[in-house]
Amino acid sequence: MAREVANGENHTSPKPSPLPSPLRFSKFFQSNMRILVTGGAGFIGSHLVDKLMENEKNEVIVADNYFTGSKDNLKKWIGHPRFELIRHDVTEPLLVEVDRIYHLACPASPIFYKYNPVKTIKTNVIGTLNMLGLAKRVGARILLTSTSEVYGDPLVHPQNESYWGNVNPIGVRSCYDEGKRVAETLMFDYHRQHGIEIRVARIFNTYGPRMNIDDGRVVSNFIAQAIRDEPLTVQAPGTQTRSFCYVSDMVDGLIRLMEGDHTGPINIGNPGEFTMLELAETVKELINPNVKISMVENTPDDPRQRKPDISKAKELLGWEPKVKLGDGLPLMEDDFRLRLEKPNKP
Ligand SMILES: NC(=O)c1ccc[n+]([C@@H]2O[C@H](COP(=O)([O-])OP(=O)(O)OC[C@H]3O[C@@H](n4cnc5c(N)ncnc54)[C@H](O)[C@@H]3O)[C@@H](O)[C@H]2O)c1
Ligand SMILES: O=c1ccn([C@@H]2O[C@H](COP(=O)(O)OP(=O)(O)O[C@H]3OC[C@@H](O)[C@H](O)[C@H]3O)[C@@H](O)[C@H]2O)c(=O)[nH]1
Repeated sequence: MAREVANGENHTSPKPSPLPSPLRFSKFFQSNMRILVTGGAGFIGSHLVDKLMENEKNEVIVADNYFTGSKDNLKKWIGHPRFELIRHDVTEPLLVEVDRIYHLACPASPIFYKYNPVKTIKTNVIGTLNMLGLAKRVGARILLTSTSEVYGDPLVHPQNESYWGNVNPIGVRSCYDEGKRVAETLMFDYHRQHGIEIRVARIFNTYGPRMNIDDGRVVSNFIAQAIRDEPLTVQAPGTQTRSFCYVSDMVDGLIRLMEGDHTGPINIGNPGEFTMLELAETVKELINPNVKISMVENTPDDPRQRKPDISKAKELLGWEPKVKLGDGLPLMEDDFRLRLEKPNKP
């Protein structure tokens, strides 16, 4: 018989959820919460691990193939008794006993996800299937980090979760945005068909310390360029917009979603919207007033506008971002200066 999920969202699941480990029901509950973070050696994943490790009742397992992530991002936890790091590609099955799965594994920067598009699709589809299979076997709750890219080049602005998007199915970005759309479909099919407890976050552009210096995304590019005194490369026309969320706000939103009662999808992002020219001017003003801004060619299918409607996150998770762009950029500058060994402003 169909049953409504607790949050009253319009999804029905025909089966009861698979049972979690008997330890969760033991009278003298002593076991820690075991949490798997796929992609935990990456930018958002490593900040999430830091936050989860602050709680002494959590044991964290990271599975990562190090395509865009690095052990360096986790070095403070390596050797910690509540932490384990596994070199693992999520396109292969993984057998671990866990209670929660944060499924982040997937290259996120356009230059990296376009580098091997077939692998990107496999990561999104087979990787998500494998993690759902694991969730089913061990009765874990699973959260997918989906993306604002599921809205494609949006015709509705700002984007709310009921918008179905405007996505090119055969373009150079499709491996990522269509891949994430299939991953969302799989999450809801496993929920309806097998009763898996799911959470789907639609993440909007996120920035902060630990982004790869050569990541290729706009904020990391502009900050590295400003520090190196190289022209800021605004891709034409420069009037396209994005909304930038600081990573600590993002991690807070993801944990609230995981531990709350709502499946989502829920937008998590900062609604402050900037054109890429405005972002370049802001970076110039804050980091290097002498740096030049140059207009360069863009790539196909670049979304022209993006801004999250976060009413659902506010109402259902009690979440909204706290860090403004003008406060977040200098925190990222400090980290980039250290790694680029350029400690002083010009
Ligand atoms: N940062 C953003 O602005 C943003 C926006 C929307 C969605 N997201 C999503 O959040 C997640 C994390 O993004 P990020 O910015 O930290 O990116 P990132 O590239 O820094 O991290 C991704 C991590 O996944 C790992 N990985 C990639 N393919 C893998 C595979 N097949 N098996 C195992 N590990 C694999 C990488 O090595 C890396 O450590 C991704 O799922 C991304 O799609 C990020
Ligand atoms: O040097 C640059 C890089 C990028 N850009 C522009 O900046 C905007 C943002 O580009 P990014 O590469 O940072 O990221 P995008 O918004 O295109 O994609 C991101 O969206 C959300 C996530 O899922 C992913 O992290 C990524 O796909 C684009 O309009 C791009 O044309 C520049 O103007 N200059």
